[in-house]
Amino acid sequence: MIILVINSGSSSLKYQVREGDDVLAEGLVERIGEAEVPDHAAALDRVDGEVAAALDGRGIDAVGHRVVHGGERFSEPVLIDNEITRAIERLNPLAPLHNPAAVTGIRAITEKWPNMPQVAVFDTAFHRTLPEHAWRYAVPDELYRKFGIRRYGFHGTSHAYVARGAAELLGADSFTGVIAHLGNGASITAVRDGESIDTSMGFTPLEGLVMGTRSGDIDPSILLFLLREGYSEKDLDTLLNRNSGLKGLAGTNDMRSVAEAADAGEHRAKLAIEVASYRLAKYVGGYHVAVGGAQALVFTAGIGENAPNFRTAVVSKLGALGLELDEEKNGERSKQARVISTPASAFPVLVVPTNEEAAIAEATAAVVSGS
Ligand SMILES: Nc1ncnc2c1ncn2[C@@H]1O[C@H](COP(=O)(O)OP(=O)(O)O)[C@@H](O)[C@H]1O
Ligand SMILES: CC(=O)OP(=O)(O)O
Ligand SMILES: [Mg+2]
Repeated sequence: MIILVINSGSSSLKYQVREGDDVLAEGLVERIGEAEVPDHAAALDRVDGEVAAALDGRGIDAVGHRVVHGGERFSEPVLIDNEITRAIERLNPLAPLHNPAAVTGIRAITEKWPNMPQVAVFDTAFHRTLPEHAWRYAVPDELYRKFGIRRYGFHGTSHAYVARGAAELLGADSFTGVIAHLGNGASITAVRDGESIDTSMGFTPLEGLVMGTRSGDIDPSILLFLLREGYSEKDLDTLLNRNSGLKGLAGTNDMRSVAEAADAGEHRAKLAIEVASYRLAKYVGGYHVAVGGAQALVFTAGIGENAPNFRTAVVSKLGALGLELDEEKNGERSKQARVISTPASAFPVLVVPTNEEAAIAEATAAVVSGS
């Protein structure tokens, strides 16, 4: 079965055409919204051309979409129809950087290929196992009943895929431990016996760790204070979702540039790494407790897989847990799942590359073939 996987971001569209484990084509359309690529429909026209060239006459059998927010309704991948698309659209306000783009992608495919089976794979689905004490905020119950205000959690497709990879690497039946997905967005998940039991992103993908452009945890009173100072709702959204995190502290959201600037001795870049790694280390300690003792700490995604200095900054703050990196293994460039701690480490530290596209393609094929 040939599957087109679409990962629609706020200003980019990543795609892969897969047949099982084979990647037949892949690409990235960036800067959607600017003159050359005015919208997601234009981006898909580009993808269509590239895909047709790669497939050489063969057709796509199904399309799998990454959908970031599935609310409380979606606990597994679903075949998309108009009603499902509208349900996803109703969740747009809860993932303003992500869901609207997915909806546009779904509609653009429907227009282009009306009979194409399309499947939505939700970031939130893996976290549907969170116990109520983990997903509740300490606010009046009415807010949950009226608005669905609760912790949902994101990056679930990645956390689930990496949990399986970690169990495999450890030779365990299922994984119990802590997974740090550190990309542009970043989140950490406590996994017990293969199930998510806590996670750092909440009602929206803004809570938790320091991210590329997002603040993660802050005192909510800061918002009230800024509102009183004359900031609009839109100003606050832009401030916290687009201009904070590494970008707010160091001036750029790209960890490669932050790391270079830190190496060159720039204070604000060093500070950004300290703030981000300190926050992450505290979460690791908390989630080690949540899972009742981790089997392993796992790093994944762009930063987790490729930034050894950031991993060192995190693990060096976890001496109290008895963690110790093998700096030679940590520094190796590899695309393989591997152990990067010393034998003396209280539990292993792993790097397990994520692959959201492979997981989405697999889920899409399963839904379409009805298995
Ligand atoms: N070699 C590297 N060293 C340090 N950081 C890296 C490296 N490669 C990628 N990154 C960082 O990974 C992040 C992007 O991660 P990625 O998982 O691709 O994000 P997303 O899928 O959310 O766009 C960026 O901050 C980027 O700088
Ligand atoms: C949910 C989320 O933050 O996704 P991304 O990391 O792709 O922005
Ligand atoms: Mg990502």
